[in-house]
Amino acid sequence: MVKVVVCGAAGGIGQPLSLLLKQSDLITHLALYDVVNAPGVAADLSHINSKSQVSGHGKGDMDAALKDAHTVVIPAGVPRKPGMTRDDLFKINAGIVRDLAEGVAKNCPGAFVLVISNPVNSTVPIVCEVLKKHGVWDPKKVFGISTLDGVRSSRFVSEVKPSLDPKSTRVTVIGGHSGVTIVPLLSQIPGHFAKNLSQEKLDALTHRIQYGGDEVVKAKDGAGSATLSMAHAGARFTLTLLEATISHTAGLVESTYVSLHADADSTASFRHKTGLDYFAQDIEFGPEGVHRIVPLPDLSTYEQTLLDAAIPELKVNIAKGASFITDSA
Ligand SMILES: NC(=O)C1=CN([C@@H]2O[C@H](COP(=O)(O)OP(=O)(O)OC[C@H]3O[C@@H](n4cnc5c(N)ncnc54)[C@H](O)[C@@H]3O)[C@@H](O)[C@H]2O)C=CC1
Ligand SMILES: O=C([O-])CC(=O)C(=O)O
Repeated sequence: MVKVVVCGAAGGIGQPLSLLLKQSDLITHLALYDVVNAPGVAADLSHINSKSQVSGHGKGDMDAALKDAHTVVIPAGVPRKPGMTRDDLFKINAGIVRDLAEGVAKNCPGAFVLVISNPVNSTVPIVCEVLKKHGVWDPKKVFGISTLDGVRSSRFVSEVKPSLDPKSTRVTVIGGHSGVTIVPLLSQIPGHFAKNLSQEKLDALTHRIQYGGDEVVKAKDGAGSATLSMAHAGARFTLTLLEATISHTAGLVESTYVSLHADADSTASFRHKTGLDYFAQDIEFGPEGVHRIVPLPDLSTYEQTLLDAAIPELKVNIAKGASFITDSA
């Protein structure tokens, strides 16, 4: 049985994400959990003629939803309104994510946990600290989904240079998932893409990638943040993980925000140099989750400056998430 659980399944991301996951034959049981409307969304999706059985779980039914899950995807929580930062969501979302992680520790301690809820830079350390507290943490199995940064990068790069196909132009995005912590490695795009841009164009493109989320928040004007593009990104990430862990497809790579202890040896000097325990970087998937963290390529001087600016904010975000659990122990 391959049971995938979506927590927050009736929300703006949860519904289209669940729809995309319903298309996959790798999933045999799709469990939808939300504090509102989950049974209705589940009944609707359950009529689609694909392989998976669908179950809906409302408030008070979290344990049954999570029981024996292979993978748990978490888009539960509140989204931003104009004028807010992702960190402003911490107050509400930290507790929601903590409680779901407690549920994972109790009901499916070996599951892969994929965190979408913001602020991702802090919510991933929250999940890890909860699992650590219960003695069931495997750093190779907890991921912050920062895939949307790469999805946007591919699209925005193709708008600057239309001969680049947005589907096949992969952009590695390192750092974290908010503002200055989002560091796109445009120098890695073949054909000297970045070198051929003026500094002004490079600045504008980098800024657009770092603040792509704000573009959507502003356009939705109080009605939330990215949901459809996020569902696309979340489904892509989840299905890639399933390809690696169930079908054992080798060599699959995505940028994602993980504990650097997922590959402690290869990241030792980076951790020592930066003082960071969590970081978004390309990882190669394996049956165990993180097979390896791909070493950072040589950064351009510009990218090194962006990374230097990201590190202090990342440190604050990580400490805030981790201490939310450790200080209350
Ligand atoms: N990682 C990323 O790149 C992105 C992350 N996000 C984040 O995803 C989160 C969700 O965004 P939307 O779907 O737009 O919000 P939404 O408000 O439309 O949906 C959230 C859902 O979570 C549910 N929920 C709340 N508390 C819950 C709990 N304790 N257990 C289970 N479900 C619960 C709500 O009932 C609601 O259905 C936000 O924190 C947002 O900032 C959004 C876009 C991109
Ligand atoms: O901007 C937001 O609040 C939602 C998000 O993380 C994104 O769209 O990248």
